[in-house]
Parts: sequence; structure tokens; C-alpha cells
Amino acid sequence: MMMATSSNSMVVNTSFDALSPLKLPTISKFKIGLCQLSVTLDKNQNLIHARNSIKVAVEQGAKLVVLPEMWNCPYSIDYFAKYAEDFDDDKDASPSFSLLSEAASCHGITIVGGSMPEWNDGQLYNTCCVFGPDGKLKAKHRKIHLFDTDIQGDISFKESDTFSAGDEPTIVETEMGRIGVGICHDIRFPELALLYRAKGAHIICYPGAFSMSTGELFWELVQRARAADNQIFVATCSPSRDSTGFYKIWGHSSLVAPVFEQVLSGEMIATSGCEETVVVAEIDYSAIELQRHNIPLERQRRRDVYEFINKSEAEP
Ligand SMILES: NC(=O)CCC(=O)C(=O)O
Repeated sequence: MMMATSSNSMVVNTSFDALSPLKLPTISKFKIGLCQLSVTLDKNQNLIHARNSIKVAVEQGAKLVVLPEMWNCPYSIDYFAKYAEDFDDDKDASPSFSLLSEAASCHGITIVGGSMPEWNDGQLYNTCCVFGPDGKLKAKHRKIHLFDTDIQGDISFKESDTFSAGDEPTIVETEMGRIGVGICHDIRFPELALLYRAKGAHIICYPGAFSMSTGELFWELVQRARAADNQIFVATCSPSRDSTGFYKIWGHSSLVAPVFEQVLSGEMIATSGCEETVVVAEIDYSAIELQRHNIPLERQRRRDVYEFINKSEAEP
């Protein structure tokens, strides 16, 4: 069952009971563009930058473009509220929203619009908007798992001091397939990806800004894990490391395929370094079918055994 939510997302019902069979979209082979942007203190500059970068991706053939987490605002607690926009009240008054909508319609592409700080009803959210080729908003995902960390002598950062957490998973039907959306720290939670896979997603897009402290060890690992576990494509897009702020960003925007050259599962097929760049790579959703044929995880899954997880969680 598909439901329209208050936040405008076409969200697939969140129960695990019904497994959506894989259905490939009409266009199942196309190019994706990942715009790894350098984010400055100058919001206007960030917007111009994003528009130019989307154009570069389109010129290289991208039909689906992904932007980074916080592409219009430095990734810093000090700036989130100052740079936030309200996308619901008057969309024309939101320059970032309008830019994404116009870019999508002008180029006739689907845009997973990274994330931006959003004001709504007095709450601040870390929000990703997805636009279709007609420029209309198709979905809005609010980061579900906020990034709070305290690593002694290294990094201390608490998104939850500023942001409220979203509480809805987001899967959106687009011409470029059924897209699950997560924002950065959301990628660490296999349950969310499993839910998207169960609901027939072809790709999960995670705009992200992993830190230098955790990026080297975890960024590639979690992308490949989500792709391999779920036999699905995973795309990530980060700001570049030279972005403004004390928070140092890992970068490395990437595309991971469920299978590569017949056998390799969860293989990185395109990636970047830490500098500003646009990564354009080909997606072929038939790789999902191939990998699920090669190793039919879904048939082998033992839900009867995993029942204990739910039961143990239910205990006080
Ligand atoms: N912006 C984020 O959510 C960062 C997440 C991160 O770095 C992690 O290690 O998790």
C-alpha cells in the first residue's frame, strides 16, 4: 500500500509483512551524477555552485542527480538554524527549494536534493527533497538517525542539540526507479535499508557528510554492506573536504552496485577523492536481477529464526 504523508513523501507502508517483488522500471539503464560540492559561508554562492554542478552532470548524460548532505549550508551546529528555510509555507520564498525544482524541470531530470536545514512548525530538520523532471516535489525525507558522537580527544558533535529527528522512511517512485532515501548517519542502520529492499527499492541514495574521524574506516564499508545485504544499488554524495567549518569531511561520493562482473557483490563502481568534483557513472538495474538469481538471499532468509530479535526487543 502506498500512502501520501504529511511531509509529501510517497512512502511505502512500513510493515515487513508484505515483500514487494522486484519490478524493473521502464528505464533501467541510465547515468547517475553525484555532485560533490565545496560548501562555503556564502549561501548564494552555494546555490550557484549547485546549479553549475548539476549542469555539468547533465552534460555528461546524468538523468538522476544526487547532491550532498547540507549542500547550501556549512555542516556546523552554528549555522543550521541561520541557513534554514521553510519549504511548506511559501515554496517561492525558499531559494534552495526553488533552485532544485527549476534545475529538475529545466534539465528534465530527477534530483535527490542532498539535504538542507528545514524549518517546519518551529522545529528544525535535516531534510532531503526529491524532485521529478517536471520540477514537482515528489518526496521529502527528514533524517531519522541524528548524528551524535563524542570520541574523546577527537570529535564531539551533537545534531540532536539542534535538529529534531524525522520518523518516516521514504521510498519514492521515479522514472529512474524506486528510490529509498536516507541521510548520512541513516546508512549505519541496516534495518532502514532492509525495509527499503523489502518494499522493492532499486537504489538507496544517501546524501552524507561523514567525518574524517569515522570516514576512512566506515564510509565504504557501510555502503558496500547495505548494497550486498540487500542486493541493491547504493549511491552516496558528500560535500568536499575544503567545505567551510571545523567539521572535517571525508568526501568520497560513490556508487556501489549489487554485483560486478557476474560475481563480486557490493562492488564500488565509481568513487571520488575528497576534492570538489562531479562523478557520473552508469546504473544497470539488471545487475539486481542477476545478483538475486546468483544468490537468492530472499528465498534463503529464515524469518522464523529471526523472530527472537523482535521478541527480545519487546522485553523490558
Ligand atoms: N553527518 C553525519 O550523519 C555523519 C555520520 C558519521 O560520520 C558517522 O560516522 O556515522
